[in-house]
Amino acid sequence: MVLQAEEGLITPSVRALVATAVPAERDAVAQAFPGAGEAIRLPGAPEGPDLPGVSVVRTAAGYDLLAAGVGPARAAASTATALTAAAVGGAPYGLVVSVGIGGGFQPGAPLGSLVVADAITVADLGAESADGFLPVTELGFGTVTHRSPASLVRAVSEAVGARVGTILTVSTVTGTAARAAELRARHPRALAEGMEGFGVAEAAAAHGVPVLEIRAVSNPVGPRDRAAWRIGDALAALTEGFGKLAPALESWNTHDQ
Ligand SMILES: O=C(O)c1cccc(C(=O)CC[C@H]2O[C@@H](n3cnc4c(=O)[nH]cnc43)[C@H](O)[C@@H]2O)c1
Repeated sequence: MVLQAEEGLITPSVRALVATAVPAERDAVAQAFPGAGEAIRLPGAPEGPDLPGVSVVRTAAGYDLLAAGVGPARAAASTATALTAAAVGGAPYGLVVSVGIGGGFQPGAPLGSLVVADAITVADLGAESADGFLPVTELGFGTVTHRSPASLVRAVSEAVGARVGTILTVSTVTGTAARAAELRARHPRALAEGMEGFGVAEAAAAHGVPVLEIRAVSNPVGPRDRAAWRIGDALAALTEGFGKLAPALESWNTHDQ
């Protein structure tokens, strides 16, 4: 089965794939749109209820919502599968949006606030050395940062009232003040961290599709403190933000990039 554009839907000017990590985040985004979404299974997906990346939920507004899984590798695999299915089906996506809750660097990104990335940077892909961390680019490989179209970042951040900065992707959630300080020193523009953005961006780049990352801050980046999590507030911020974001996406002109 391939992903095809459906008749009878309101088609946004940009056909967007919205990739969250978990179903709770996907459902928070879906609540911004009227009506129930239609679940469409991706080709080759293994059997099983609610496995990450097996299906997209197509909203009545025409956005495809994918619970892609936790972590950069699973998120990249799921996003690439959805992008390929859509391209083979003759209705390729024009934009990928990585969305989820995340840690916020304080005081720049308070709990419950939204952050839009102008740079999506992987923080821990590289090598250790006696002189400190070496990003993979200094080893002669790949990339560590994907950038989003400036016009899109501007339009979306203004529409939803989000702060703009670097969002880091990590494979290990920061849990100490020392690690938070190290990340802040290496990435002074970082406002938030999550675990999927860079993976989603790598998949989008492989398909030549622009990418955007949005995080709602559920916890501070720093010493581990489960009592400080505000997941409900962050999910509510995603719903509210997406309600305002859809018109900005629809008016975004790819020629402004
Ligand atoms: O057990 C912990 O200490 C802990 C702290 C924060 C988050 C977690 C998770 O397992 C959630 C991972 C999930 O949520 C995103 N997320 C949320 N907060 C953060 C964070 O501070 N740093 C990185 N990722 C975060 C992440 O994108 C995952 O999808 C556990």
